[in-house]
Amino acid sequence: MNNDKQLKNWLNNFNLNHPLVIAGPCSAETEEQVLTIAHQLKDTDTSVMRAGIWKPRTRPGNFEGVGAIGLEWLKRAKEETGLKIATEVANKTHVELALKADVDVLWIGARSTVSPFIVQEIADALKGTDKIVLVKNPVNPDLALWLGAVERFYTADIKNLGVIHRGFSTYEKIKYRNNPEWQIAVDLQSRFPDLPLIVDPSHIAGDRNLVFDICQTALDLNYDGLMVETHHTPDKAWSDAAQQITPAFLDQMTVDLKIRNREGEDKFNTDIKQLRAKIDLIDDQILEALGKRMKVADSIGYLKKENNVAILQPERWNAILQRLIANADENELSKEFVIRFLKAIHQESIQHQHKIISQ
Ligand SMILES: O=C(O)C(=O)C[C@]1(C(=O)O)C=C[C@@H](O)C=C1
Repeated sequence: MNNDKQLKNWLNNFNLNHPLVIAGPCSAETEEQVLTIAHQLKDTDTSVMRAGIWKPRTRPGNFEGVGAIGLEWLKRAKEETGLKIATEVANKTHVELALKADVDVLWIGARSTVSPFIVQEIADALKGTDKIVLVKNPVNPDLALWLGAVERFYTADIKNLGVIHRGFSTYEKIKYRNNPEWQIAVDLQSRFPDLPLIVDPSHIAGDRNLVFDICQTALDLNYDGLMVETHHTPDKAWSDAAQQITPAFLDQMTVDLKIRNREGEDKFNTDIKQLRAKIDLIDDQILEALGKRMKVADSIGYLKKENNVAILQPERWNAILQRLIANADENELSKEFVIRFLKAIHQESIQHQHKIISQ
């Protein structure tokens, strides 16, 4: 699969002067809930209403979706509001039912994208469809696996394709439910600039208070759309209550978000904003990594205290310096810079350990 301007056709056909907005509840719960939300979304920037019908959860025993009856409710929502409708499909049967219900947009969930077997089954069932198919990133941070799934759909002659960035699972405690790892989506965008890229801030965040900032970062990085979980009474939602926002909040959000022009009158300003947004992301990653390194140095500090060992370990320090100086070239960095940078880190590490030892 190669990049091709045509990949954007389906998105251009929406004829929007703002990013595509897909919104709706995490799960369809009742007919009344689906219709209430649909009517509240009708007068926002939303073009497509989403709702999960089949909801395999991390652990069994929770609400697992209403099943096929939910498709009838979505159909009614479409008839009454004119919104297009979207749902997740995770196997051949889901695809058959969704196509029968004339669902406009089908998305592949992160837990399906990880499995080439299931992706192939879904692609075969969708073969040749003119429906829009959006592929969420796999749960693990693996760009090849994500692109591999997109290629399976492309090869099955599905040309209205796009991707959804919903973040990546992590065992570490971070402020997000799923680590965004923006760099992966940026890499995907560099390889396929015309493949529509949509952010799912709700699953990245896991917390409605973080949704706005994630949307803004995505727009700064040139994303084409937002897929936001939206519920008329979010706290009472049957699934993912903490991350859903109301349609009114979404409406205000789309007013407050700064939309960056892809090719504004001032190309320089557009380009520099995007590059600076990338630098901000990388700076965040550097700082986060340095914080992690200091935590490890702290653990060594406690170990040294217990065993009455000196803080400064010249042999180890020299080994670190030599190893990384040898890698300077490969990373297109000057040796001088690498030495200065490492010295500053080492000094901070020693200060941390000094504090610990003298407690
Ligand atoms: O390896 C150690 O003993 C450490 O305490 C870590 C560390 C470092 O930050 O890399 C800090 C101080 C020592 O001089 C050597 C290395």
